[in-house]
Amino acid sequence: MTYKIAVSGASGYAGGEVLRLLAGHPEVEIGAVTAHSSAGERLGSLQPQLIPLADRVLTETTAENLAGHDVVFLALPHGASGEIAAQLGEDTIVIDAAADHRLESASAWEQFYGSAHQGAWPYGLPELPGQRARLAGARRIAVPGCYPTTIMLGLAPALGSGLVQPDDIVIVAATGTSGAGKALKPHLLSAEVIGGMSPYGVGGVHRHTPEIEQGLSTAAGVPVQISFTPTLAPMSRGILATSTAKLAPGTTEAQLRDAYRQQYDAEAFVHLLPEGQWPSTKQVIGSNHVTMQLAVDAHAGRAVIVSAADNLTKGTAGGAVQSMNIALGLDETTGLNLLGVTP
Ligand SMILES: NC(=O)C1=CN([C@@H]2O[C@H](COP(=O)(O)OP(=O)(O)OC[C@H]3O[C@@H](n4cnc5c(N)ncnc54)[C@H](OP(=O)(O)O)[C@@H]3O)[C@@H](O)[C@H]2O)C=CC1
Ligand SMILES: CC(=O)N[C@@H](CCC(=O)OP(=O)(O)O)C(=O)O
Repeated sequence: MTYKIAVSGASGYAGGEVLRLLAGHPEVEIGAVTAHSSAGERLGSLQPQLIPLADRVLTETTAENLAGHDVVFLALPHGASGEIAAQLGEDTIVIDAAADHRLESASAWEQFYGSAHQGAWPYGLPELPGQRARLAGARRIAVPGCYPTTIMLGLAPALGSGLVQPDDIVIVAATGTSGAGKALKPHLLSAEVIGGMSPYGVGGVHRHTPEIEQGLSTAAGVPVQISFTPTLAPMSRGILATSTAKLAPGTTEAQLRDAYRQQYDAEAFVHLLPEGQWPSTKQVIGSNHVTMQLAVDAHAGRAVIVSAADNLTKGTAGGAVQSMNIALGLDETTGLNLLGVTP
């Protein structure tokens, strides 16, 4: 069977990446490609890498244009995404890359997003304990944020096994600038970004904080509290997250490694690297893979976990396609058999 897919936000970074992956997916046919200010333009003029789709014309993002598809991917700013999602029928699977339906807590949503909570959908991170079963047959899927994907996968086994303490976790992560989307922003001009690194969202205010705590609390079975500091790196794609957590008394590195192997050995896309080998964004760029490595810092009594992912692939579009595959009952890896682009 071939599934008919619509992609809204097709002029943006996330929508473009969804289309790049779907162009190589054997079970789908691409239907409507929709946008906002660029409706009416050729897709190829905005996404020149999408060569086989270059002559498609972008249409307005309306419920009418998105009707009649088996699956609709939404890659729009949050708010706009929730609005159009509410108009789509249950006959269509909706996979939303925006944040609108990620958080279960209405108060956390209101605090970090400042608008009315729309409710939570099944969360598209199958490698987190319990999530894969919720995605099978799902009609609505909330795609995780790119930092949450990279960070939660890095910390979940340590927390789930009780080998680190849930209330002393510090995360510093660097991201490429595509994480901020295509719209012009002064702090992302090349003169500001090239040749330097800078923090942003400092002091526990980044909106991914409650999302990371939500997923990790489920993994740990107890409330998890984090301190998260994002930084901007002079690269277009990629996230490198360094997470450290206070070790539970007596924890050894061998025990930690066992916990990671147990959770990830059977996973196609999540990898604890061989000892001595460390993650780098270049290993994963353009792929749906997440790589990680850990060490015990005996001096500080902390576990140190470094994880890497491509914010646009596993961090958005690849994770979204993986979740679609699960929802449709396809092999989870279909269309995602891509390795990192390096050097
Ligand atoms: N970039 C990333 O790494 C990640 C992004 N996401 C999420 O994915 C979504 C898209 O992000 P990204 O692709 O980076 O953003 P971009 O700014 O690159 O693209 C935004 C897209 O949304 C369209 N759009 C803008 N405003 C509206 C509106 N009011 N109504 C309908 N469509 C609109 C734009 O159309 P046009 O250009 O025609 O105006 C464009 O196609 C966001 O919710 C983002 O948070 C999630 C994880 C990671
Ligand atoms: C560089 C940069 O600005 N990155 C974005 C990451 C966006 C993302 O993952 O997406 P959601 O907005 O869908 O949660 C940020 O920090 O907000």
